[in-house]
Amino acid sequence: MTDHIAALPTDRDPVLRVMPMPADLNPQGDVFGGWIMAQVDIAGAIPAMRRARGRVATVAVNSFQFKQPISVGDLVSFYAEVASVGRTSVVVDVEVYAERHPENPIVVKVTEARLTYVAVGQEGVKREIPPQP
Ligand SMILES: CC(=O)SCCNC(=O)CCNC(=O)[C@H](O)C(C)(C)COP(=O)(O)OP(=O)(O)OC[C@H]1O[C@@H](n2cnc3c(N)ncnc32)[C@H](O)[C@@H]1OP(=O)(O)O
Repeated sequence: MTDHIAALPTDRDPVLRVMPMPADLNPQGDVFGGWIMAQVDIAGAIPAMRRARGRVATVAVNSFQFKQPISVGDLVSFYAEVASVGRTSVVVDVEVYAERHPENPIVVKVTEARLTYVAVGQEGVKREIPPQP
């Protein structure tokens, strides 16, 4: 199965786009997995907060797959969508793509993840997800 695609998705917009810096590399010279996980958590929280209409806390990383490495100089785009909504929780799917080699560009899907966020109030106590407006 190839993860190389011709272009970024055109049916949705990324919630986050960032270029990793040399400080984000592991000793092998690829981007550190923890950096990717942090960005995925931030990206997933964006649609979760919009759906919950307020603060959320990450309660679980349900799945996380590093499919291809990310290198310094790659432009990394995070696409995040609500997969399901519970009483107090929102499940979000995140897909991550890297645009490599601007002189001869290719797009590679590098990571897929599913995370669960819980709507919380000011005291950090869970609250119900409000109905869709
Ligand atoms: C801002 C940040 O993101 S910080 C990142 C780190 N995250 C945190 O610090 C959060 C720490 N955790 C907490 O504060 C608490 O666990 C809370 C507030 C998130 C949840 O409070 P609890 O009373 O334990 O919640 P409870 O067990 O009832 O579960 C709440 C919801 O999460 C879901 N949930 C809980 N654990 C899991 C899990 N492991 N996987 C999937 N869903 C889960 C439940 O099914 C429930 O969903 P529903 O109401 O839609 O049916």
